[in-house]
Amino acid sequence: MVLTKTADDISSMRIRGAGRIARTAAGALQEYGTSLDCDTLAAFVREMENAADILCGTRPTAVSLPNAVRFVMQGVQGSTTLEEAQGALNKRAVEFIRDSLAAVGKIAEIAARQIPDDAVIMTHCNSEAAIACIIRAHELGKVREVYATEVRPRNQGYITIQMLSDAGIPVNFIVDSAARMFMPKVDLVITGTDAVTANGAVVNKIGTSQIALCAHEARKPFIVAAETYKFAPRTILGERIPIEYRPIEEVIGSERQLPAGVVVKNPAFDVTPPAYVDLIVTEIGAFAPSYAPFVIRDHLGWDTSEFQKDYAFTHHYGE
Ligand SMILES: O=P(O)(O)OC[C@H]1O[C@H](OP(=O)(O)O)[C@H](O)[C@@H]1O
Repeated sequence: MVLTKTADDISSMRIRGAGRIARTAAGALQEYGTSLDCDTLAAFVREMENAADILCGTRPTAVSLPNAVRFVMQGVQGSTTLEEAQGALNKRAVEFIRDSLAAVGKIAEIAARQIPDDAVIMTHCNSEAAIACIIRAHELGKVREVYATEVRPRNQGYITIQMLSDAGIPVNFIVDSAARMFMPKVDLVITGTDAVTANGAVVNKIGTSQIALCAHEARKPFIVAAETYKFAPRTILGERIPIEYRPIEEVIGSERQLPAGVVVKNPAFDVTPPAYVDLIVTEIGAFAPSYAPFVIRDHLGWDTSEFQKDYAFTHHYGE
């Protein structure tokens, strides 16, 4: 069944990257809804809510996932007939996917303006938004070279260097622990994000906060490329973004042995405090992290009454 397969692809990281996960979830909801043979609106909504729960349960950290699901499901839940719900599902899924792709292009355009001539850029993990910014700056003739980290344990750095190399950008590939050593050679750091909290903290691939700390120490700008659906509304209430811990086999591999009793920890993400973030570039503009609550209220449209609703654990789809 397509839904179970998509859920499995996301949790196993065959489909990964916060934006891609969000678009895939929107597309999967649409496909699943089209395949349903329900006689009543209530049955359709129930099936769709169940599907939404399955998708939202795949990976806990990237808020793009529940934000995308919420956007699509609002059309389903707000309909008064079955036909209206089916139409709204299709319309909203298509709209989300289209706007998500367009947002990456806009972010790249805005961020490229922030990048100085002859820039040496460091990036971490594999973010389509961050890479789009670097490639756009390269098209404008502004990029000298990039330092791309390996990104243990899943090694997404290899995907990044392939994408940058394919675009004709000179790349230095370094292990994660070499970031501080090379920071003096770098003009700025740019990464993506899985979630931006209401106070402007950036949740991104494990190791990001160390790189931001090094950038801060070396007085190098730390820029985050973030579509607005990466902002986490419910953090305004003080809710925390859960950090995903992944299987320990990702870290130790099968060829390594550890003494009995050793605890292996494999957090996939960390939190960079707003004090270490210079600029967040979104499709609606570039701003300081302190502007995050206004994005949530004014752009994502979460007003105070929405926050006060008594949400059940499931079916709220918004962080
Ligand atoms: O949405 P885009 O910019 O592509 O990626 C944003 C972030 O999503 C990724 O998470 P993972 O590799 O799925 O764990 C990385 O942490 C990356 O920085």
